[in-house]
Amino acid sequence: MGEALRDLLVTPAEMAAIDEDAVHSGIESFSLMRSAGMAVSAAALRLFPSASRFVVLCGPGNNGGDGYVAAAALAESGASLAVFALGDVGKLKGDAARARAAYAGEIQAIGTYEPQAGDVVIDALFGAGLARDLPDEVQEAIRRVEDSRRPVIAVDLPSGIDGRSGEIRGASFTAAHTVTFMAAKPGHLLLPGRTRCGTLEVFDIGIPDRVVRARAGDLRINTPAVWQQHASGLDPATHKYKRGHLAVFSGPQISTGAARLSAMAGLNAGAGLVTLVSPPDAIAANAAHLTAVMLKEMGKTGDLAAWLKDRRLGAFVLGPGFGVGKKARAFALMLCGRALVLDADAVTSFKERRTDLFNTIAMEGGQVVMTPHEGEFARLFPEIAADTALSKIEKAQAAAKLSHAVILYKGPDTVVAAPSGRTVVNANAPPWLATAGSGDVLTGIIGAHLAQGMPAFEAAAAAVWRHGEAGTRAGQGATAETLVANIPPFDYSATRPMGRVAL
Ligand SMILES: NC(=O)C1=CN([C@@H]2O[C@H](COP(=O)(O)OP(=O)(O)OC[C@H]3O[C@@H](n4cnc5c(N)ncnc54)[C@H](OP(=O)(O)O)[C@@H]3O)[C@@H](O)[C@H]2O)[C@@H](O)CC1
Ligand SMILES: Nc1ncnc2c1ncn2[C@@H]1O[C@H](COP(=O)(O)OP(=O)(O)O)[C@@H](O)[C@H]1O
Ligand SMILES: [K+]
Repeated sequence: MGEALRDLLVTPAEMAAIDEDAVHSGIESFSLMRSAGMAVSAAALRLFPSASRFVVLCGPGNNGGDGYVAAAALAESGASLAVFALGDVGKLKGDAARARAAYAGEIQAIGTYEPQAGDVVIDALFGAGLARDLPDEVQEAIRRVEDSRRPVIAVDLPSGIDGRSGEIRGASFTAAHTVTFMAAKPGHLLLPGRTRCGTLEVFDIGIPDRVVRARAGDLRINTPAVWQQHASGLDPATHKYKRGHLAVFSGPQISTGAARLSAMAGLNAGAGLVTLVSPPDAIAANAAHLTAVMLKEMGKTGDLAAWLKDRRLGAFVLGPGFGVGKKARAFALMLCGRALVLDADAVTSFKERRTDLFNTIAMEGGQVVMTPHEGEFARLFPEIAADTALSKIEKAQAAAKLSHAVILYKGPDTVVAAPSGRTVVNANAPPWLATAGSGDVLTGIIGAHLAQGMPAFEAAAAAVWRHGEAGTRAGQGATAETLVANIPPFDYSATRPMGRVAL
C-alpha cells in the first residue's frame, strides 16, 4: 500500500517475529531494549518534569528490562527514584538481566509499594508477552495505584491489557501516556484497551522499516492513506451521473426517517444524485420532507427488477427503517451483483437465512458492504460473536470470509474487514457519534462512495473516517441531522500526523 509505518497495526506475535528478524539481521538486541528504555525515561521527564519521585515497577520479562534501562537513565538524570520488582530478580534472563545489572540502585518487592503524593509510576510489568490473567499480587498493586490516582506511564502497553485483543486480563493500569515501539498494536485501539492507554507514542527504536513491513500483515489504522488513492477527485467536466447515482430504499409510512437520513448523507457525501425509493404508502410522508433528493415509488420486487435495467444506478442502500422480513430479503438478493450497503433491518432479515445471502453474494460478485453493530453482528454471526478467544478484529475478519462481503463492525472501535483479510481499525470517532440515526448517516456515506466507483473496502473505510470527522466538526451536541451537515469535503491531500495518537 506504500503507507507510513505509523499506519500499521502489528500483533504481539508479529512484533516478536520482527524483533527476532532484527537480531538476525545483525542488530544487537540489547540496543533495542536500550532505545526503548531511554524513550520511556525521556517521556517521563518531558511529561512530568516536577515529579517528586519516579517509581518504576519492573516485571519478569523484557518489559521489565525496558523498565531497568529507564530507571538507570532516570537515576543518571538526578531524579528521585524507587524501583519495585515482581518476583526474583535473580531469575531474570538475557537482555532483562543485563539491564537489571546496569541499574545500581535498590530494588524492593512489588508487594511493598505504597503510592505516595508526588509519585509518577512507570509501568514496566508486562507488555507484549502477557500470556494469562495477571497474578493477584500485581492486581493488588494496580488497585493501590489506581486508588491513589497517581499518573502512570505505560511501557509498550498498560500491564493487564492484551495486546492482541485489547481485553483486560484480570486488571490493568489506566495510563496517562503509553510508549510503544515501532508500530501500534491492536490492543492500543480496540476497547477496552484504548481507554487505558492515554496518549499513545509510537517510538522508533531503530528496527529498519523493511524488517517491520516484511512481517506486518494486512492490518492498518484507518487513515486516509488506506483509501485516498481511490477517492475520486472532481473532474471539471463531470456531470451528475458521473458523480454517481445512489438509490436508498425507504421503509413504510411510519418509519421513513432513517432512509431519508441515509439519502441526505449520500448527497452531502458527494453522490451526484440520490433517489429515495419509497413504498406507495410512504410517498406522501417522504415527499413532504425531500427537496434535492428525488423520490420514486416502488412496491413489488417485479418493479425493482425492471428498474435495475438502468445501469446508471451506481449503488444501493437497503436496511435503515426498511422493516425485517421477506421483502427485505427479496430486494437484497436482487441487488447482490451491484454495489450495495446492507444495514440494520436488511442484516437482521437474514438471521435464519444467511446462507442464501452469503451464497448469492459469492455468486453475483458485487461490491457488498454490511454494517452490523454488536447486536446485528450477533444475529448474523452468532458462533463468531460467541467465540471469546477471538478479538473484535478477528471476528470481523471471520465474518467477512464467511459472508464474502466487506464487514464494517460498528462501535467505538469500528473494524472494517474484507474477505481477503485486509482490515482497518478506526480511531477518529468521538463518543457522541452514539446518537440515534448516526449509523444511517454512515450508511449513506458508504453508498455515496460506492456510487462514485470506490471498491467496497475503501468505500467503507473512507466512510467511517469521514463519519468520525463529521462527528468532530458537529461537536458534542451532534444529532444525526447535524452530522449530515458536517460531512467534510472529500479532499485529504494533507493527512494528519499519527505518530502520536491522542486516544
Ligand atoms: N519486540 C521488540 O522489538 C522489543 C520489545 N521490548 C520489550 O519487550 C517486551 C516483551 O517482552 P517479553 O516477551 O519478555 O514479555 P513481557 O511482557 O515482559 O512478559 C513476559 C514474561 O512474563 C511472564 N508472564 C506472562 N504473562 C504472565 C502473567 N499473567 N503472570 C505472570 N507472568 C507472566 C512470561 O513468562 P511465562 O511464565 O509465560 O513463561 C515472561 O517471563 C515488550 O512489551 C517491550 O516492552 C523492548 O525491550 C525492545 C524490543
Ligand atoms: N462510543 C462511541 N464512540 C464512537 N463512535 C460510536 C460510539 N458508539 C457508537 N458509535 C458509532 O455511532 C454509529 C451508531 O450506529 P448504530 O449503532 O447503527 O445506531 P443507529 O441505528 O441509531 O444509527 C456507528 O457508526 C458507531 O460506530
Ligand atoms: K507495561
